[in-house]
Amino acid sequence: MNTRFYPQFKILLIDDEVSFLRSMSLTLERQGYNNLMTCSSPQDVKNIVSTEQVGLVLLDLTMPIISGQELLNWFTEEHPDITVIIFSGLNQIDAAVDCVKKGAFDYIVKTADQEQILESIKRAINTQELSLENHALRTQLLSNTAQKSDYFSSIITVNNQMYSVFRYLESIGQSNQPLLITGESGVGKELIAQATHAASKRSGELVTVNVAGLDDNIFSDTLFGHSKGAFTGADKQRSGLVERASGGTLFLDEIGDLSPASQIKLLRLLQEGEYYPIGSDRPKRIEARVIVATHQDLAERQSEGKFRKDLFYRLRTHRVDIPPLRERSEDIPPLLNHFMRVACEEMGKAPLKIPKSLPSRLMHYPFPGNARELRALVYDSVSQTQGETLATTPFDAILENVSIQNFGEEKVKFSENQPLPTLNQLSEMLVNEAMLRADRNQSLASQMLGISQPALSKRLKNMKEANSE
Ligand SMILES: Nc1ncnc2c1ncn2[C@@H]1O[C@H](COP(=O)(O)OP(=O)(O)OP(=O)(O)O)[C@@H](O)[C@H]1O
Repeated sequence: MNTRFYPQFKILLIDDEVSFLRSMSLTLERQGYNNLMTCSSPQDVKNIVSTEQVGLVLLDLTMPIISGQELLNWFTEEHPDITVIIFSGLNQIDAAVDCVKKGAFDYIVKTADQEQILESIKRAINTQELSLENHALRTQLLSNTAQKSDYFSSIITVNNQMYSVFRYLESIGQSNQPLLITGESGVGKELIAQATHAASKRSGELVTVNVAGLDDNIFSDTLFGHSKGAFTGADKQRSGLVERASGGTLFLDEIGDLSPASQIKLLRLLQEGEYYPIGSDRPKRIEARVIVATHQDLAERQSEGKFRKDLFYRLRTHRVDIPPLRERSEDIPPLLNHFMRVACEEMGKAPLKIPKSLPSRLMHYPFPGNARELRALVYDSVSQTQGETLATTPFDAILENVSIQNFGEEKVKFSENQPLPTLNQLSEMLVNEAMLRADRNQSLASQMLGISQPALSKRLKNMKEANSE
């Protein structure tokens, strides 16, 4: 079995008291922190830091030869990117204030209760993770490489905004923080989740759960599992999908529809990193990265009181919004080609020719169902095609109404201070605009105008005659 180390960086425990190092290591390991290193000779610290990727230091204040104070000074000057928590046997306010002023993250008395100690360590790990991610993000964005890496090769796009999304996702790929993916239905959120899982380089599985419509009991049972006898019919213990995703990614789709009771459980899972299988009073630790997606506006759901504010804020740390296809219409031709090839392969046909005017015609269609709608249309037309060229019947059916639809949605406004154009003038303006958009292709322009091609040709002739008079 693969052992996954958590956190990604080393936690270095420094104390001359070996018994304290041992008991602290045990406590941390029990909490799931297994990327640990101990050091009982302060003179070795500099050597360790130069060879290991240390992110958090738990430092004893009173030690012989080199004091904790001295080491703290060295860390803040030489390694300000490493988070340091001071441990001390003495509860001295002055010393605590002094250490925090010098840059320590926290000052903890060794005899403090365990919960307080663990809480501080958890906060420090969180802060360190975010600062590492910010650093990676900055480097990635500044490198400004517009290509997409192999992780995103299944996502067809030529759009710059999508490339920025990939760069962002790659930089936070190995983060343990949750990721929120938003965007209209069919824009490719699930594909993005799959690519992000690949970019995380986690060896575990990507486990997908659609949480829409799951009542709270089913949600808990599906995710957390149950112990034997937890409820009628639970005749044996069953682990949940959180466990199955260990070392990998748990992808919760349609998170905007999660029931209020399940929202509380998800928040606890993300905040505490723990969950209880149904019927068990022994918490388990989540060892998966969580990705959630929704086509809903979570900010709006939150302001309507349908989505918990604390959960919303917890999920927002890392987020990407995938633009709808109509806002990146340059992606329509390559997607058309891609879906045609995949469909042909699946249906055992040789790749088909795409009619020349089809891509540009489709670029005028708003695609309310986004890439999923385009995919379905292409599959439909590939299955209808008899010859070598892709049949356009399924496309013609949706494109027929394009001009009428757009006209109905957008309000045409005229300035109040100017006289209205006459119907003849308006129709002339429309014809000119359609010919411009269609690159003077009459059959395309006639479709935009909702008239036949001979009717358009006649109008154009009349307009020419009228204008030459
Ligand atoms: N850029 C793309 N490249 C290739 N295929 C894509 C792309 N975008 C979407 N698809 C395909 O379109 C279909 C819908 O994508 P997906 O299921 O990822 O959308 P979604 O945003 O998760 O939708 P929903 O909100 O309804 O769950 C899938 O078959 C997917 O493979």
